[in-house]
Parts: sequence; C-alpha cells; structure tokens
Amino acid sequence: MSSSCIEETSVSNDDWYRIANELLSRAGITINGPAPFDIQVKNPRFFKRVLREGSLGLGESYMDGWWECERLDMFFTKVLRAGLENQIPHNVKDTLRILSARLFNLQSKKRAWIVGKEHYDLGNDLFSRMLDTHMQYSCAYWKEADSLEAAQQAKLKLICEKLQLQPGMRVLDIGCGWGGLSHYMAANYGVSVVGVTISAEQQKMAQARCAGFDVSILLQDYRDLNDQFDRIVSVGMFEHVGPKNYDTYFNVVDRNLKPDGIFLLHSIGSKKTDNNVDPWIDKYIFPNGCLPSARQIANASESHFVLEDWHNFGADYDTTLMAWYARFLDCWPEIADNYSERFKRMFTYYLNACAGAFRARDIQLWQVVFSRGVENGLRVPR
Ligand SMILES: C[S@@+](CC[C@H](N)C(=O)[O-])C[C@H]1O[C@@H](n2cnc3c(N)ncnc32)[C@H](O)[C@@H]1O
Repeated sequence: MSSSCIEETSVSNDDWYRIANELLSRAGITINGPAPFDIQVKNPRFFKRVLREGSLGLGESYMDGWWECERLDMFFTKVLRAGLENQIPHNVKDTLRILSARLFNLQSKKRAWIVGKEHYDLGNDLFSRMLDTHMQYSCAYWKEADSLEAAQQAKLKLICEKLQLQPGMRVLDIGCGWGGLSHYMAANYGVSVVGVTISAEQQKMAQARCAGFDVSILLQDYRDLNDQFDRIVSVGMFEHVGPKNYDTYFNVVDRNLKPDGIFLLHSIGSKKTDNNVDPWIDKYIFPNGCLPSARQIANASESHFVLEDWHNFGADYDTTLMAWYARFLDCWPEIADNYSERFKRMFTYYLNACAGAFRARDIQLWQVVFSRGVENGLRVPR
C-alpha cells in the first residue's frame, strides 16, 4: 500500500464532514438545517465523495439518494455565488478531461453524433410534455410573458424580427431540434427552411410538424452544409461546437450565407475560455458540450462578419428551466414507466442546477446578430 493510501484511510468521515461544513457555511448552507436550500445528508460517506470528486461526486451522490434538498435551485445559486466550485482541487479524472479537451477535438464530425443518441433521442414522450407546444429546448423570452407558452412564442417572434424575414427567403436553421422554429418561420413569414439536426428522433418529429410547408429537415452535421441562404439562425446549438471547431463553424456560416444575409446566433455563454464544461453535465446530460466565452465568439466571427447586436437575457433561462422542471414533475406519472427513479433524480438535478447557475449569473444567454455590414446599420429589436 502506498503512503498516500495510508494517509487517506486515516482521514475519518468526521474530518471530511468538518471541511464540508466549513465550506457550505461560507455559502450560508447548513448541513441538516431547516432552510429549503439546506441539505439533508443521508449517507455519511457523502462528504468524502464530494470533496474528492467535486461536481461529479455531488451529482452522482444526489442520484444515489445520499442527500436531499427541498430547493436544489436555491442551493446551487448559493454555492455558485460563494464560488465554492473553485475551492475543491482537481482530481485525476478532472485532469484527464481537461487535458483531453486541450489535445483532442472532442466535437469532431464523428463524435458530434454522441449527444444526439444519448440526449436528444432520449424520448419524445418526455420532451413533448416538458417543453411548450413549439418544443423549444432553449431559453424563452419572458420580457412581457407570464407563461412558458407565451415566453417561447415571444422568443420565436423576436428571432424572426431580428432576422427581418421576408416571404420567399431561404433560411437555414442549424440545430433545428424538433422543428419548432423552422415551422414557425415557414408558417408565419412564408419563408422556405432547411433545418439540420444530429438526432434521428428530432428529425422524425420535426418532419411531421413541418409537413405541408416548404421545410426540409436533414439529419446532418453542420460541417456538411454547402448551399446559399438569405438568413441563417442557430439556437442552442453552438454549445455543442467546441473550441477546436469555432473557426470551422463560422467558415460554414460564411460560405452558406448570401452577401446581404443576416446570421443570428443564440447560445449560452460563460466567462471562462478553458475547460468550460461541468463534469457531471458532460457525463450525464450533454456529452462533449462546451460553453463559449464572449471572447471566443468575437475572435471566431470577426474576420467574417460585422457584429451588429449582442443581447443578454440569461436571467430568463432561470425562469425557463424552472418552468420545464414544473412540467417535468407534472408529467412524471404519465412517463414514469419508461424511465427509472434514478433518471428522475438525474433530470431534477440537471434542471435545478442549471437554473441555479443562471440565477447566480454564472452563465449567460446571448443572442448575437451578424451581417456583412448592412448599409445604414441594422435596427435590431428587443
Ligand atoms: C438544445 S437543442 C436546440 C434545438 C432548437 N434549436 C431549439 O431551440 O429548441 C440543440 C440542437 O443542436 C443540434 N446539433 C448539435 N450538434 C450538431 C451538429 N454537429 N450538427 C448539426 N446539429 C447539431 C441538435 O441535434 C439539436 O437539434
């Protein structure tokens, strides 16, 4: 047995508890306390697991039922506002993950399909109930809305107005999901649309949704697009592109956009430029995802386009995620037979952790509008 093993086995659960307790108290969280954001610990090995494995240990121990929290969203807001995620040293798994992301293209054309199979193909029964009727799996716009339905409708309208759609235009929807935006644009603005997705389940549903309209839904990686469009829109997809492909992505948009075209990018963003991946989210929800920084978007786009407008409504993602969570809980009895209890805990953790991160203003939601320099400037609505 190596000396480090001997040292580690001599660390008791009480020692791990003391450190966890001190860290959590800095965020105003009490172990087994009475507040809704306090945590109720069911297994004393929880403290060691979290302090040794960080975010992955926190999430996996929740999935295993080692701890409970009445308001996980509030717990995460407090943890992130206190910066606790930066207090736990990297472990071997983290180091390997970070090095792999630096050295290899984790979002290569071949690997891009993994998230399609593992996340977007999970089950249309779940997504069709959790999301609004347009099946928007991206941030809604709550400026004047008081329901998920109205806020997603407002987001769709806002995008179309920012794109200045006119009847007869050809529009490319990169990462079209279940076809909600493609359908909305074709039905309300008389445009023809090509949507692309890497999820077979999404393609099936999007094709059915768009039947009767001039819309084609392709099961295809964005890198294979070679066409000409008046407008390009990409909503909630850039999070899958990865830093090694940002230049390629903007090259693809450039070569597919007509000279007087407009491109709208809608993406979650972060201030970090390296290793901007949560290990738990990476393993259980969005494999190979990576949040871009403002600098990365600006750097990759500036040789191609004029950046006309940058709109942040990240606080609206908190409201959107909490609305999805409420709908997820409501629909659970109808779909429970198709999933496990562990899956329920995983989805609960995912939706609440993300809501907490947006509420803590740790991550943002950006809509960025690009042109090639429209005469007299673009008037971009809000
Ligand atoms: C979060 S969903 C957003 C869907 C839709 N735009 C919406 O707002 O509801 C991300 C979409 O990006 C697509 N996507 C991810 N990687 C892709 C790739 N390499 N090529 C094309 N589409 C991709 C997924 O298939 C999915 O449709």
